[in-house]
Amino acid sequence: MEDQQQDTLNTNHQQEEIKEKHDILLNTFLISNKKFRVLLHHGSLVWEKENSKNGKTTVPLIDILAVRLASSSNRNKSNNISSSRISINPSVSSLPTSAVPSTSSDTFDSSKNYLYIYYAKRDSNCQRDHNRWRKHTLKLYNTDYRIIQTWHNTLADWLDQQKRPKNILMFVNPYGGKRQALKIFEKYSKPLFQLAGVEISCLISQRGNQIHDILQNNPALYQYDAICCVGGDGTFAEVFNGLMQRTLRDLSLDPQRPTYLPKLRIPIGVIPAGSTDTVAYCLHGTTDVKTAVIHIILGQKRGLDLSSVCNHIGLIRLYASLICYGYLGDIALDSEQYRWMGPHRYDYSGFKKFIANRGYEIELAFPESESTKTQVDNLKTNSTCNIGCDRCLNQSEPDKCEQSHIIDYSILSSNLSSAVTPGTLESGTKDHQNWKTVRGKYFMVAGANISCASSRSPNGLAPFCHLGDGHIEIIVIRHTSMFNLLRLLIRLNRENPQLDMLPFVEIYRAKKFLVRSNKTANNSASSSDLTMGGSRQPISSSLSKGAERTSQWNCDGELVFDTDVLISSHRQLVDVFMRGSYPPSEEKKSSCCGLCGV
Ligand SMILES: Nc1ncnc2c1ncn2[C@@H]1O[C@H](COP(=O)(O)OP(=O)(O)OP(=O)(O)O)[C@@H](O)[C@H]1O
Repeated sequence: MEDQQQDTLNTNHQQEEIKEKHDILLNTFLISNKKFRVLLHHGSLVWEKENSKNGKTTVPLIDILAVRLASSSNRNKSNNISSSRISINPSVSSLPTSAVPSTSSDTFDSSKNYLYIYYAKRDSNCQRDHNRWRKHTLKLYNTDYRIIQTWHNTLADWLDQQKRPKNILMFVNPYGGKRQALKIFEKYSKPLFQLAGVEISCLISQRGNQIHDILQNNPALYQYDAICCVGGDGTFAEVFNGLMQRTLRDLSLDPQRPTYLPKLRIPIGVIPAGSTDTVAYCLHGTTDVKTAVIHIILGQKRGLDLSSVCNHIGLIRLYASLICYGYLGDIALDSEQYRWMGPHRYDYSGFKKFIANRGYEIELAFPESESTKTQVDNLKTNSTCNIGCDRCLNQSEPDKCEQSHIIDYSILSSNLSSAVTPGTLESGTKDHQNWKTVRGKYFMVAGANISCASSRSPNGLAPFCHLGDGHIEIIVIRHTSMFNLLRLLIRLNRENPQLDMLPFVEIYRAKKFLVRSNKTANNSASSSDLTMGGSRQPISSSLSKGAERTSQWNCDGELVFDTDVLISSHRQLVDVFMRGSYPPSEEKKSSCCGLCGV
């Protein structure tokens, strides 16, 4: 939070400096053989046709990706596109090391005095995807080379002063999604990073959990400005879980049973290449690859909540999108054997597990004060989490942010069922709050850390869940008639599921909640095997017959068999590169044909 505040202050300060120093840089240039007045003013670049009041274009300097001189590619370091380094660790994988040729729009006319300004702009008029960002090029010509150089130096100096990531450790998961991650990196990500002069050290994972292991042992980790991954939600989860283990160790905190979770020191970027890409969609409002890359290059960050899953022994793992027990947990286990089907494996397993679901006996408890249904109703009026979200950016409560990083294991030893009067949990816990208990036979219980929106379900399972407000939305679906469950299934497959409209669905908000399955004792998997410090359980290696008798937690695509767990949200535990999604505009002015998604 402090870093974010500092970043904002720095950006404001730098924009002020630009205002003072260059208030005003104004010259006439030729753009496509027409005379334009170009102005650098108040942190923005503005150009308009001479003798015309129409057609003025404004680009904030914070959206400039790169600036290059055409006439002397050796005069300035930022001219040299091929200086970008793509270094490969041969012990892990190999990538073609040749520099990627620049795209046609990057081609210089080196005989003339041209200045190329590359900037990012959102395609707000694109009906198909209004959150999509694209690179654009402004090519300025002036006969006086000194003018070109002054503009170049001013913009290049400004870019140099920005706190943007210049040295990134990139993990590529070639296994997830449609197995296109390498192609996505080569074709769409690398050229943009090279254009912006970002150095990338790229590692291709060769097995599950390798990224987690590398992050724990890499001695040069802190030399990087950012860690990025090309993959799905599971790959992102490996990155932040690995980073957390590393941070705990570096701070001499107990990695098995930490009493608090420190904020991760290195920001993370997510380039979508998985099956669902929920996290990328929630950050940017799209799973468009170039948009994700552009936001990494522009370097704007926001704090993202992470939720911890703990048992009585310690911390099992952290998750960023969703944890669920019952129906979606069953699908996670079953669908892994059909990975060859791609995303359709979820439909197939979903149908199987829907028919087989007989309900699971579960008890849930959460602090009453912060978990009323009314709060969820109120939250709806506060709307969804978009760009500049007040709820997440609320800077007035930094202490609460820190407080939420504490894990109170003593809550786990409180007896949920026997020594407790129905409806409340004994006030033996350290936070001295009244806890509400819910128990019964459930089709599914889920804890959403974010809205879980995706291109398939643009509003998500928990549309009013925020990225950085330190709350989890608990979705409780009672086991009911087949007819009702069919209604649920239809809604789950809708663009806007609106689960709260169903009478057998309850939604609560809380900072933490406690879960116990009555059949925990029957479960064949030992909880002590599953702590973060010990072996974690990727789905593929944990198919177990015994697990059919109960369900299991699907935690960001990883299985957790322990059902006696405490789940807590930790506010803005990690910074991620993002600006947030834009709500759909009321009026669609454009004539976009919807086919422009390239
Ligand atoms: N080379 C590899 N071989 C096998 N598994 C890998 C490899 N690299 C990473 N993994 C594992 O692949 C799993 C799936 O990756 P990921 O979650 O990114 O894709 P996905 O499941 O298709 O996408 P999503 O989670 O968005 O639905 C992760 O749990 C990760 O640990």
